[in-house]
Amino acid sequence: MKKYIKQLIKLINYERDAEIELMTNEIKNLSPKKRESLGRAINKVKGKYLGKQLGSQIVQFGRSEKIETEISVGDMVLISTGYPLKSDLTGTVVEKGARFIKVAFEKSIPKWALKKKVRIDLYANDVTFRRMEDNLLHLSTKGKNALEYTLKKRDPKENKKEKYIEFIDKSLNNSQKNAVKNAVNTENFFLIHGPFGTGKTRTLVELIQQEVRQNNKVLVTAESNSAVDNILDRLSQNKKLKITRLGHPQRVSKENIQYSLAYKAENHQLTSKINKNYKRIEQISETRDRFTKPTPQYRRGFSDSDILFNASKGKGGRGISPSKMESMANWLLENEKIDEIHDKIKKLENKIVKDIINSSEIILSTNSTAAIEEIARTNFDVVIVDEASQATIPSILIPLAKARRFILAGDHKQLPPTIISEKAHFLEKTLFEELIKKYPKKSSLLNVQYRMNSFLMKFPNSEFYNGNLKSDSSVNDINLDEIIDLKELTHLKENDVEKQLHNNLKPLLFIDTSNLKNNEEKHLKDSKSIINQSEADIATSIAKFYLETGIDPKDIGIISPYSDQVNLIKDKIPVEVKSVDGFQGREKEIIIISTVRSNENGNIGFLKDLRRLNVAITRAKRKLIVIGNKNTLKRNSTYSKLIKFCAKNDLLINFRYT
Ligand SMILES: Nc1ncnc2c1ncn2[C@@H]1O[C@H](COP(=O)(O)OP(=O)(O)OP(=O)(O)O)[C@@H](O)[C@H]1O
Repeated sequence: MKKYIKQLIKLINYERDAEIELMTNEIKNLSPKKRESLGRAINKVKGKYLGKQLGSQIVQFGRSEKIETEISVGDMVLISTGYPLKSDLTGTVVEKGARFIKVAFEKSIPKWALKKKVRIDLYANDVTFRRMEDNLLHLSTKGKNALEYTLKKRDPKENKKEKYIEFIDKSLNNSQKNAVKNAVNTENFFLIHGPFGTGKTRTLVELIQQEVRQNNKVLVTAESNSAVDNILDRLSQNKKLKITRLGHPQRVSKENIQYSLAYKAENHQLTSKINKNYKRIEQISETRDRFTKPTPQYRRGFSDSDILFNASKGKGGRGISPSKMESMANWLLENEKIDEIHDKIKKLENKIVKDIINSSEIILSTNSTAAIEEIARTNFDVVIVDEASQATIPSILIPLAKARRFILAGDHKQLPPTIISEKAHFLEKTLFEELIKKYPKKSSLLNVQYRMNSFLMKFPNSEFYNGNLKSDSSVNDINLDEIIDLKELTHLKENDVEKQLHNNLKPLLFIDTSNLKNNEEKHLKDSKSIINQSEADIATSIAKFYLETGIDPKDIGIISPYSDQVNLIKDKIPVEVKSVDGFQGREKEIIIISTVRSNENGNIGFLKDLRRLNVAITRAKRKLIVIGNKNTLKRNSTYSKLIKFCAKNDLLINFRYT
């Protein structure tokens, strides 16, 4: 166990180094313009100080040119003029508009940041790594237990007796109810396996409330802030619950700010007392500053007690006059009063935090923030973790170290956490996956999906979920007719590709590009990523067709596993274009996938990770279009099955330019 923990610490250090190296190299090697086009920098903005908000200083950076960026609310950014790596001014993004971005700072803001030509860069965050390492170094018995289950060094005991549960959300389906029942009754841990669109969040919201009914204090976490807010959005509909959301108030969504610890603290009854004390400090400071501050230059080696002693005797010394000595002593006495008030303030602040945490039934935070001092000594009866299949073991151990019982929700058939370092790939293994493989009986599958047309579910269901999923009647037959302007289609002929793009009997289409002459994969200079121009053109023209038929751009998504291909398509069409990771946990009415790979030897690179395929093909609700070179992809058995499935159902289009 000790060895295992040591190994984990080594791996997080590799990953931290890799993340920082990647960022520094990019800043060094790419022009500011290029980095902006990748969405990781914003150039030539002007800063304007807006004032204080929840303890942070807010600056708005803006310009007349539109800002299009991947940098989003909650991200840490580096502010600079000229060369970013020389600056150490970092802040957190609070708000994003079309032509501005607001950033919150913890420390005072230098004048240069409020001028023109400021540059903002997305920044790697070191705090998370430090928290993981610290937690591992001092792992609690509870955390060790979780690891022992994972390593099969300890077996979970069977449950004793069943608790009676009256469901709050009456419309939960049976598999959801089952999951809640099993989770509430577990003495140690339970796993909720929730594939795409199966109501994981809804199930967790019921579970959390049931735990509260059992008088349990609940810690709820997820890897991302958006998942935490998603749960909070739904939990907060029950006004009786006492909820506190931890985390930097700037990272909490606006609607949920009232639940944040910082907001609650600011509005706590004792806060007025603190403010009075600060006023008192101001007054005393004024008095104090009328006296001489005993700086090294004035005190000439005398200690504080020497100064006080000499002054009490009316003496000077070492060339200091008696009156100067007395003035320094007065300064010290006044300053002591200030220190005492500061101590008082600290105690009051601690009392406020303790008060808020103790009176909360539910504490919500990200895995990383669960490490903060404010809940270090809180006793939780249970911890519930969402997105558990996207958290590394060092990360999930932060919340798991806080309660004996734990419930994890996730889907190990979708993408694991992203790890950059070649040497740290082991971190992709998640606790959720290890446990569900070792203790399948300690898991429940949510088996009804509410996202997609039942035909679209067929292939992923049989390939990744042993055919155990069903689709709910509300989505069984959903199709494009409800969102498309049918008038725009009347001129189309039966054999037109466009006709197929609408055909409701064909929710899935595979567009084969193997017969296209110029269809080839290519590396851009100095890039490991790949592009495929023909596929980019096809994806763009399909998206254009849908836009012309009146479909809202928000309802269309283009996915490509390769970042250069994403960038190539992004500039051409006003719909969301992202990598597979960028779409995990999300959905669109129509999804177009560009698989990119096109080569003779069947090399499909990281498409081989079938979890990537699963995520990509399960985002669409009504129509899914996969563009790819059949001959390259079919060398892989699963892709080959997908192509055969399409061929069998007459969904394969052999694409040629007309
Ligand atoms: N029992 C149910 N009855 C009706 N609709 C449901 C039920 N459970 C979930 N849904 C609907 O299914 C959709 C997905 O639910 P939810 O957001 O809870 O799922 P999720 O599993 O967290 O999603 P994801 O796939 O992104 O992880 C929502 O629109 C939700 O209202």
